[in-house]
Amino acid sequence: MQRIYLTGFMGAGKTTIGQCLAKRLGLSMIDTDEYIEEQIGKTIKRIFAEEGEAAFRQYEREFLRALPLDKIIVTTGGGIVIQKENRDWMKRTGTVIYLHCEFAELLKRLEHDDTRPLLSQHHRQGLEELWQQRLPYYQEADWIIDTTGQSIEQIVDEITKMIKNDPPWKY
Ligand SMILES: Nc1ncnc2c1ncn2[C@@H]1O[C@H](COP(=O)(O)OP(=O)(O)OP(=O)(O)O)[C@@H](O)[C@H]1O
Ligand SMILES: O=C(O)C1=C[C@@H](O)[C@@H](O)[C@H](O)C1
Ligand SMILES: [Mg+2]
Repeated sequence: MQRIYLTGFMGAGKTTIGQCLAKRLGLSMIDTDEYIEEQIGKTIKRIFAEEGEAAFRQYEREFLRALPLDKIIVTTGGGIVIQKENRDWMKRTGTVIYLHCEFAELLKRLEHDDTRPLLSQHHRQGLEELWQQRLPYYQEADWIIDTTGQSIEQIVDEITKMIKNDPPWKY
């Protein structure tokens, strides 16, 4: 399979960048968070509240493997990398691009968000610890893009160039 997976912490821009990239390259895009919400028929917020985080992680593992289509852009949930099976699966089935962003800027981007349960569960320090803990997992990616201080347009340009120079598939 020849997918492009976008990974990164909450607010890294995976969903936003993935949508622009898909349009630019004429590819389909699937967001794992949205796919889980559709399949289960509940928002992520409700899944966390009613079934707990462990149930959500189980869905994440299951649906990552069940995604339809091969040559697609897959934008992932911020915590998909915490399960080793998911990191291995993504590497085996595509190219993994990590969208890095400094923590202070992530917080600014998410200031007014109330859809991400982990944001309300953690204070600043706890969230920063979570970000630190996950960094080594994100850094296992094939490509790393630093999005700090970059506009969405600039990031999409950079990734498009990388893909055109070294396509994960033969055009
Ligand atoms: N480079 C950027 N510059 C400014 N704002 C950005 C940038 N990237 C993303 N944002 C903004 O940050 C917010 C979160 O972006 P987005 O939903 O794409 O993040 P995500 O990585 O998909 O997060 P999650 O893991 O929670 O799904 C959005 O309001 C988006 O417009
Ligand atoms: O960072 C995380 O663990 C999460 C990020 C979101 O994309 C959602 O997958 C959910 O809110 C959990
Ligand atoms: Mg997202």
